[in-house]
Amino acid sequence: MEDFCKRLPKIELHAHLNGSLSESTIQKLCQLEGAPHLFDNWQVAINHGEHRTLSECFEMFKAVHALTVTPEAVKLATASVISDFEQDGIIYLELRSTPREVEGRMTKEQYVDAIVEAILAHQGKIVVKLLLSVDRRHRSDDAEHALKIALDVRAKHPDMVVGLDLSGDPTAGSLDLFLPTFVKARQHGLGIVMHCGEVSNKAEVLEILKFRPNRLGHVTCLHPDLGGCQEQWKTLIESKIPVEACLTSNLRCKTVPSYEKHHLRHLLSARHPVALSTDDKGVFCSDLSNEFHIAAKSFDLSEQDLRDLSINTVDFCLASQQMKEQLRRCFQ
Ligand SMILES: CNc1ncnc2c1ncn2[C@@H]1O[C@H](COP(=O)(O)O)[C@@H](O)[C@H]1O
Ligand SMILES: [Zn+2]
Repeated sequence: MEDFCKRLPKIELHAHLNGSLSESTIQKLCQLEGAPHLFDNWQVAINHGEHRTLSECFEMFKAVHALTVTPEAVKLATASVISDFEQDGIIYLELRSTPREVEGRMTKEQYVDAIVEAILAHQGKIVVKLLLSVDRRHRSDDAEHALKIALDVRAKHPDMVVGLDLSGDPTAGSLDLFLPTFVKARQHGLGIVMHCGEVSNKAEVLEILKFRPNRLGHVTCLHPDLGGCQEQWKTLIESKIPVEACLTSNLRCKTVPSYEKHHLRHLLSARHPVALSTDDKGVFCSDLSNEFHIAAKSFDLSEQDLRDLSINTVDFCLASQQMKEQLRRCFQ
C-alpha cells in the first residue's frame, strides 16, 4: 500500500511554502544566509515534534521565516519545494504563501516575484499554480496589498495566480477585517480558499460557510465530536464545499486526538468532497503519499478508494477547465 500511495498520481491543494521546506533545503538556506546557528534553532523547534500545541506550531514558522529573507532564498526554497512535491508523485500543485517583506532586503513584491520566477524556471512535468495568503494576524491593509500583488502578477502571467487564501493563527484576527478584500478578489475572478474551524468558533465558521469559498481548509472543530455542533456540521455537509483534509497537521497540532477520530471519517461517510493535503510537509514531517497511506490504514480504504479520492480532487482545482481535462487524461 505504501508503494501504491507513492506511485499514485496526486494533486496537492493545500501547501504553505514556508511550512513545506525539507531538512536539506533548510540546510541550504542556512548556508546561503551564512548562519549555521539558525539550523540549530530549526532543529530544536522540529524536534518538539509530537508534543506541539497549535500555538507552538506557529513558532516553527518563525524559525523558517528567519531563513527566507531574500529573493534568492525564496527562489531556492520554492524550487526545492516544487521538486520535492514532484518526486512524491504530485502532478498538480497549488502552492500558497503570504507576501512578506524584510526591511532593507526584500519587498513583498520581490518576495512574490521570486516565487513566480522559481515556478517559471521549473523544468519538470508538475503543474504549479500560486495562491497568495492573507495572514489573520495582519491588518486589512495587508490583505488589500496581497490582492493588489495577486492582480499585478496575474496581469503579467495570466494563469499563475489562481486565488487568495485566509490563513494564520486561527485564534488571532477576525474574518470581518478581511472579508471586504475577499469579496473584491472574487469579483476579480480569483478563487477563494479559507482555513475554517481550526479552533472552535461557531459564529465565524457559519459566516465562512455563508460566504462560500471555493474550498475550505481543515474544518476541524465543526463536528459535534470535535468541539463543534450539529448546526455547523449539517451546514458544511449541505454546502458541498470541498474540504482540504490535513490528517497529520491536525494530529500534530493536537486539534484531533487520533487519526481514527479525525473528522475525515465523517466526511467520507457523508460522501463530502475532500482533498487529502499536507498543509506543512516540512513542519509536520509527512508527505502526501504518507497522508494517503495514513488515510488507507485509518479508514480502511482500498487502492480503488484512494484512486477515486485522487482523481476526484481534479474537480476542486482552481485551474482552467482545459487544465482539468489535461489532469484527468494524466490519470487515465
Ligand atoms: C497548521 N495550520 C495552519 N493554520 C493556519 N495557517 C497556517 C497553518 N500552517 C501554515 N499556516 C500559515 O502559513 C505560513 C507559513 O507559510 P508562508 O510564509 O505563508 O509561505 C504561517 O506563518 C501561517 O500564516
Ligand atoms: Zn494551512
